[in-house]
This record gives sequence, C-alpha cells and structure tokens, in this order.
Amino acid sequence: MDSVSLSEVTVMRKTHLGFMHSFRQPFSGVTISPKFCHSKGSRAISSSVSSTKSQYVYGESLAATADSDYKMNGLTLKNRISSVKERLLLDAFDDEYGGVVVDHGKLPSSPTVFTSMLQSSLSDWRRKGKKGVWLKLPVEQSELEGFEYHHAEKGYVMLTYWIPEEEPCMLPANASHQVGVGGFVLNQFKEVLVVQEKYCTSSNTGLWKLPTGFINESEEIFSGAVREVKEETGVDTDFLEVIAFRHAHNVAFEKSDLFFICMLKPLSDKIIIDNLEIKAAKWMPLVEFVEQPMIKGDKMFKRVIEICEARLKHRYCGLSPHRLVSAFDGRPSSLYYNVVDDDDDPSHSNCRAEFY
Ligand SMILES: NC(=O)c1ccc[n+]([C@@H]2O[C@H](COP(=O)([O-])OP(=O)(O)OC[C@H]3O[C@@H](n4cnc5c(N)ncnc54)[C@H](O)[C@@H]3O)[C@@H](O)[C@H]2O)c1
Repeated sequence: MDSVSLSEVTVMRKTHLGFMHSFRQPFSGVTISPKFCHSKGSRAISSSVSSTKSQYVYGESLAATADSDYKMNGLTLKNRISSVKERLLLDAFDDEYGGVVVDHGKLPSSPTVFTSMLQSSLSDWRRKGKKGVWLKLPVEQSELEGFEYHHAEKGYVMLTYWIPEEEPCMLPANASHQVGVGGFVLNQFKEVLVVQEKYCTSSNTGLWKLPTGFINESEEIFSGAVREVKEETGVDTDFLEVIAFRHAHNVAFEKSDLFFICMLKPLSDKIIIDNLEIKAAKWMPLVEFVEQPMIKGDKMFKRVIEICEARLKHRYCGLSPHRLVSAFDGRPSSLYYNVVDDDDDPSHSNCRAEFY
C-alpha cells in the first residue's frame, strides 16, 4: 500500500528524517516515531477514509502577534503562535473505527504552526480516546527534486524518478489491490456461521453477516479464509472452494478490492468471539440469514447465497486450490480451478465434496 500508517507521530525540534531533510516545511520539523501499528491483514490502510466530517476545525479568532505572515485555510495569519498554540488544532475527520483522518488539503504552510498544531492535536485526540491517526503528506508540499512517491511500508517511503525526458516513464506502478476473504460455513443443521461487527456503518448495525477480513502478506487465500473465521468466531474449518469473487474499485484510498467468498467445512462448533472486532457471533438458520432485509435487498449477497445453495445441491462447482511450481518464475503457487468430472478418479472432483 502506498500510504503511511501512523500510530504515533512525535514532534521534535530537529529533523531526523534522512532523505526527508529535503522536504519543504511543514514536514521537515517532524519525526515519525517507529512505533508502528501492527496491521491485521494485507491492508496497511483501510477503507475507513469514508470518514464522517466533524469537529476539528479550528484556527479561527487568533490573537497572534506578528513576526511574518502565513496562509492557513484561506486566512492570513501571523507566524508567531506562542500565545495561541494550545488552541490551534489540525483540521480532521472522524473515521468509523474511532480514529481521525487529517484533512491534508488544509495543512498550514508554516512549519512552526504545523509542529505546534500537530502537538496540540495529538494531545486533543488522546484526551478524546481516539485511536488511529491518518496523516497524508502531499508530494506538492515537499522539495524532492522531481522524485515522486511510489509506495510506503512501515520502515520506509519508496520514491521514484524517471530520467529520460524523451521517453515515457516505464516504472511499474504500485500494487493496486487489497485482497479480502469471506467464509461461508454451514453445519449439518443448515445453520450458517455469522457475526455482527463492532465497527460498521449505521446502515449495517444489527446485520448478521459472514465473517470477512483481509489476507496477510504472503498468505494463501485458502489459509487466510480459515484464519479469519477462526480469529473472529473461534470455529475451526477446512477450506473447500472459492465459490465466487467480487472485484470493486476505489475502495481503500483509491485502491481496488478483490473479495473471495470461500466455502469452508466446519470442524468444530463452539463459538469464541474476537472481542476487538466482533460484537457477536452465532450459528443462524440459513433461511433466517437470507431473510434479513440487508441480505435480501443486496444484489451481491443475495446472489452469493443463491450460488452457495446451488453448490449444496451440486448444481454448481467452485474453484479449489492446486499447488504447483511454474517454470515461468520457479515459484510455488496456487492455481484455483475446478475438477468437475475426472473419469480416471471421480474422487478428484471437488464438486462432489460435502459440507459437513
Ligand atoms: N464487512 C462487510 O459487510 C463486507 C461486505 C462485502 C464485502 N466485504 C469484503 O470483505 C473484505 C474485508 O472487509 P471487512 O469489511 O471485513 O474489513 P474491515 O474494514 O471491517 O476491516 C477489518 C478489521 O480491521 C480493523 N480496521 C480496519 N480499518 C481500520 C481503521 N481505519 N482503524 C482501526 N481499525 C481498522 C477493524 O478491526 C476491522 O474490523 C473486503 O474484501 C471487503 O470488500 C465485506
């Protein structure tokens, strides 16, 4: 992913950012402490940028005394802020996970003001019990001599520069997708394993849904689905098939989303929920699950359930993973396909597998 996830931003007087020495203010006075947030799943960022516009709009009625002028939020202000720095906070929005997203369009141009506002803002967010802070550093506000941001990981920011002026830039773009998985787990009583999420949009409050999550870096889809179901519900499962996948765009900070819906066979039935993410989990009769207005009225989930039901009746067949090494790149990998009929060995057909 190409955004920096900051669990903590420490403001210091001197610059310790290595290459970021070349950043124009306001960032050259800021050190990002390496106290990184452990991110669950492959996504270092989340789709939570769909934030609710809210409170942290400050900076008005400044009784500043003058050293030099600077611009902020369209207002001409003074650069001496000692008398007001406690009151000056960065513009930010709440996200749906109890965090804040700083409005990067309204960052002050003065380094002193930025440093002070960041300090005050962090104190304010801490006091209010906020969790994750998202702070985007626009490339326009840096002096990188023509370099562009390519992507960022926890320990670095990768920059690129294309030298030949007469040739188009051929450097490959950053990764464009996040990969999610959902588990459809059905028991012998025709009950499906469902959860209620702790953090969700108001329209989804009370919805019983399939366990979903993101796969980790270098994790297989089949093991990621089993892990997510285990983490959220405590139920052990065996992977059976990818039943369908959805491709959606502009989901997380402009990145696309691949969502693999997987059929899993339950190996246990005792539910132990993950209190951090999940409000409740249970085995719910499939008929009741399907009757929920949000499922009934949602084209995707309605179709997913129809496909799963067709699969239960052996009228449909999903894709199962087959491990192989391709001579093309020499890497072990998983090829997902279905074996509908294998005359030599009918037991090979993944479409004959039962669910419980
Ligand atoms: N949740 C659904 O109802 C739903 C519906 C359709 C598709 N999907 C797919 O499921 C996959 C996973 O999506 P999801 O909705 O389970 O993921 P999500 O956005 O709920 O994130 C998973 C967990 O990560 C944590 N998290 C995410 N962003 C955070 C933030 N900004 N701050 C703090 N914590 C944060 C939360 O604990 C959250 O429960 C995706 O591919 C998505 O397209 C989900």
